[in-house]
Amino acid sequence: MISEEVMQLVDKGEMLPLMEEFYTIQGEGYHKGTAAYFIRIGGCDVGCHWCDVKESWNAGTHPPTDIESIAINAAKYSDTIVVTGGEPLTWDMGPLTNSLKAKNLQTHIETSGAYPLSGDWDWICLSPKKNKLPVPEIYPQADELKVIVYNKHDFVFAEEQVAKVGPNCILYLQPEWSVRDKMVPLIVDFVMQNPKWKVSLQTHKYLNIP
Ligand SMILES: C[S@@+](CC[C@H](N)C(=O)[O-])C[C@H]1O[C@@H](n2cnc3c(N)ncnc32)[C@H](O)[C@@H]1O
Ligand SMILES: Nc1nc2[nH]cc(C(=O)O)c2c(=O)[nH]1
Ligand code: SF4
Ligand SMILES: [Mg+2]
Repeated sequence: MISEEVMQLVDKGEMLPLMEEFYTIQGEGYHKGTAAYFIRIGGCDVGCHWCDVKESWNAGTHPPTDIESIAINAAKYSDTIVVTGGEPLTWDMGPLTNSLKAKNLQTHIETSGAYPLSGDWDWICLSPKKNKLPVPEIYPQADELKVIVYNKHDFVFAEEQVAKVGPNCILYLQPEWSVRDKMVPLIVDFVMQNPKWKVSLQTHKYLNIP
């Protein structure tokens, strides 16, 4: 049983349901290849059928954890912290990012944008999902747009999404892992025809690292 007091701290973002944390190499998108410490926060109701971390969805299975201790620990490993999930914007990210910034750490987020933006971010990776679209005000804040390609319609979806981001946003198409052999050739053709897009691969899965 989680006490009323802990629930209130989670509501305020002073405690967060921590699923796991690990020091690794950012595998995806603009910062791929860069060492970073990952903080994976539980809780997501977006429901992507191909999600590669479904164990994250139920916040109740991940212990509410004090954000200051998360930040103190993260600072031991890296200057660059990637907050992911689950859907981190389920929660108020203000206290966690304030604590990370107070330690001079770079704050990056991986988000579907399904909930309003909270927190102070140096890099926002927006990965929109058809079943729960991003809130409109998040699009101009995105530093990179990373659309997952599971089928051909996702190219249409990707072009719809690009109309909403800012002019400097970097555009990525990333194959859904289970269909990568089928979709990679289509992504390669699409990017050559539409060179404003770039290819992103989940390079950590090829490297067999977390
Ligand atoms: C697990 S999600 C967590 C953050 C947030 N909920 C989101 O979806 O952006 C982290 C990143 O992995 C991507 N992703 C999840 N499952 C994937 C899969 N099976 N293949 C390729 N990318 C995937 C997501 O689109 C997102 O960019
Ligand atoms: N190495 C590595 N890079 C990643 N980039 C985004 C990830 C995520 O799950 O959010 C991820 C991840 O889980 N591992
Ligand atoms: S939004 Fe992210 S964490 Fe949630 S189901 Fe989709 S990929 Fe998984
Ligand atoms: Mg991942």
